[in-house]
Amino acid sequence: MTHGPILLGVVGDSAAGKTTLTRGIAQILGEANVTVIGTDDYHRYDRHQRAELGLTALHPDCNHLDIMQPHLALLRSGQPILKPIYSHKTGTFEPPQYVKPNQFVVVEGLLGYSTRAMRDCYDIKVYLAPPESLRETWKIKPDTLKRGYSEAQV
Ligand SMILES: Nc1ncnc2c1ncn2[C@@H]1O[C@H](COP(=O)(O)OP(=O)(O)O)[C@@H](O)[C@H]1O
Ligand SMILES: O=C(COP(=O)(O)O)[C@H](O)[C@H](O)COP(=O)(O)O
Repeated sequence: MTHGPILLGVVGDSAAGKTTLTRGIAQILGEANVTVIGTDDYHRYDRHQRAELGLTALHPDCNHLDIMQPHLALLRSGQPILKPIYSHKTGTFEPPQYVKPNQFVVVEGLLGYSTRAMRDCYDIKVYLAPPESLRETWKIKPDTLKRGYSEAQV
């Protein structure tokens, strides 16, 4: 019997450890067998616009959930998507990328379980919720080293 791609969800707040866990999963399964989809790419507004609107990226309105949902369904059925790209380095969007699902697809991000239709796409769902004090500590390093924030801004 043939089976389409296996979809794994890794969802949780910023700095909950999603990227770290996803990298480990990809190493174990073999990088060539895994397609990683970061749902930060589905942000609706860039960093500057979010600041102007007074919204954080965790707000559902700040994300194209309506686009994310059919994309998950396409990947689940083995079909390619034209995925948006959000750059954490610049806080802006880049040209979209053609992405084909490998044997395993890991979907990691903030709001990957927002609707029933999205949740139904996954074979395995993980939700990461480390203690808040630990998450705050974990948030400082990537935001100051890779995203251009000062420690005070984080
Ligand atoms: N399981 C873990 N053990 C130790 N440190 C961790 C762990 N998970 C994450 N971290 C630390 O927290 C930081 C943020 O983790 P990351 O995986 O980038 O979170 P997310 O992708 O959810 O934003 C990492 O750079 C790392 O320093
Ligand atoms: O909440 C998150 C997700 O972080 P993570 O990827 O750690 O879960 C970020 O604040 C937004 O994606 C905006 O990114 P930026 O702050 O770079 O504009």
